[in-house]
Amino acid sequence: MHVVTAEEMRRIDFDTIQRIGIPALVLMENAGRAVAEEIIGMAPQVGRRWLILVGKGNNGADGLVTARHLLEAGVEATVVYTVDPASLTGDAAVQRDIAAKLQIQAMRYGIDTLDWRDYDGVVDGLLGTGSKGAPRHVYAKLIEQANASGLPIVAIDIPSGINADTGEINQPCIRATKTVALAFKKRGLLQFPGAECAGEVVVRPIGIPVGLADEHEVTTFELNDKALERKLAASSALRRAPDAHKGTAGHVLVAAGCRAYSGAGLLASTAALRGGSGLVTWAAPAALVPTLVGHQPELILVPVSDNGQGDWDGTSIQDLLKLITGKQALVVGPGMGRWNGDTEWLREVWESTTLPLVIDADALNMIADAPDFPEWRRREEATIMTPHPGEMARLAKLPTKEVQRDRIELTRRYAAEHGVTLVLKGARTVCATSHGEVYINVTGNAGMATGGSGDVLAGLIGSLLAQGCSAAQAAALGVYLHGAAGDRAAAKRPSTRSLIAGDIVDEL
Ligand SMILES: NC(=O)C1=CN([C@@H]2O[C@H](COP(=O)(O)OP(=O)(O)OC[C@H]3O[C@@H](n4cnc5c(N)ncnc54)[C@H](O)[C@@H]3O)[C@@H](O)[C@H]2O)[C@H](O)CC1
Ligand SMILES: [K+]
Repeated sequence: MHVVTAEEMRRIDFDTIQRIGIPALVLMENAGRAVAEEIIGMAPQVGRRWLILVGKGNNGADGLVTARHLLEAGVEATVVYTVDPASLTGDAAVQRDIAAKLQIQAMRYGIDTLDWRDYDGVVDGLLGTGSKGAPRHVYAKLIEQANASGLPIVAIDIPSGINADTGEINQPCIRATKTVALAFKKRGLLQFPGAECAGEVVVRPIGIPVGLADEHEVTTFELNDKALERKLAASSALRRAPDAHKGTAGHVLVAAGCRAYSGAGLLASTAALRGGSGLVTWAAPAALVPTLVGHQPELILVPVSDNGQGDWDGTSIQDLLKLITGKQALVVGPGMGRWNGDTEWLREVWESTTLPLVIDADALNMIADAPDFPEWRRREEATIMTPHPGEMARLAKLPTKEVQRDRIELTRRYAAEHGVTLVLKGARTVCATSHGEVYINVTGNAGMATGGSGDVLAGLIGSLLAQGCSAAQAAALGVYLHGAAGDRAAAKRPSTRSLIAGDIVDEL
């Protein structure tokens, strides 16, 4: 489940070839056979006439190996060279010579006539992890024609045109039906917009002894990024350590909601119940409480003295801090609104409690407005911040599109700098721990971009903290379960558009 950058992949390849001694041609043979096997599985539905687009590097060489294995399986394979085959070097030249000896049908793009109607499917062996910037001339034209052909495209390693590390798209970019990721998923396959060009992503081993070298691989290569898939979410790495239970089912305190946004508090608190906490106390401005009674009888509703308007403005912080006794986690922010002095108010909460803390929504904006946030006490206790891209832009003082450009590195940097666990929401939510581990979520759908969805996540994460999860476990598991619940809710509807946050709570 590790997710790697192009550079990490090159280091692993190099170590496998140079230190362990598995020749590159062996890895390449395994790569090409794996891609061929995926295509052979598709051939009955798609058809048996495949066009293999071959670039000048090892991605293209993989394509030549794929062609050979397809032909052995009785699938027609025709090679299209983007460059003069004579110019190929190294392992690509070796594969070229083998293909020539086997008289594999080959043509030169731009010189021979290529009629896409003669084929059922396309293999993208143009650009892999060696790609830099936008596909140039011949590659660009070939990518545009392949996309326009309407034929299913199987991309080798990554769709040509995406940035393997950030998921940025350099137009034109192959829109793949399926991407066969070699050995590990590349980061760009898990971050939009690259993720939407990848189609179905399958990881195929190519002979790199990952399993055997697990300890070695993590230590030597400092591989810190993992895809949050079912296997990982269910694994011991994210299951609560048995002794963490301490026999408590956990009691969460939620400080949330104001007259304008009382629903946010209800969603966050109810999600905390659904997340498995035994008890959930929702602290809300006093004037609001009478209107909230009975909505969710399982909740403990506690008024915090306010200005009589049902807002947090003028509430007594002592009232809130008194409630902390006997709780195992505190969620602050959903639907709280803003008021004069709110940043100082939050700093006092942040510094005076040692409870595991979830900071969401308006509480994040309070931090974004704090002139001296780096001077706040560096909390050793679990502290999880859950911004959406807009809130992250304010926190990091960057334009939102800059936040989205390289979500993984930005999240990792901010988390390490401030000693917090950071959850950057959005398609493929990124969780980074304060010591540099990153989890990229693969559950969830566009229907979850709906009011209150973030409140549900904050309550759920608080609930997991209260039940003994570490910050990393609570953030990663919370994000995974939140998205999985959203997927279950979406599956029950004709379209994701009608999804509302309460549906996610119901599916938890
Ligand atoms: N041992 C290994 O490393 C293995 C690698 N595998 C496959 O190899 C590719 C990576 O191959 P590499 O030769 O490094 O580069 P590419 O084939 O991805 O790049 C092609 C080539 O094209 C030129 N180029 C780069 N950017 C552009 C651009 N924007 N437009 C046009 N041309 C461009 C540049 O000269 C490159 O050299 C990896 O993805 C795997 O598919 C094996 O699978 C396993 C062993
Ligand atoms: K490719």
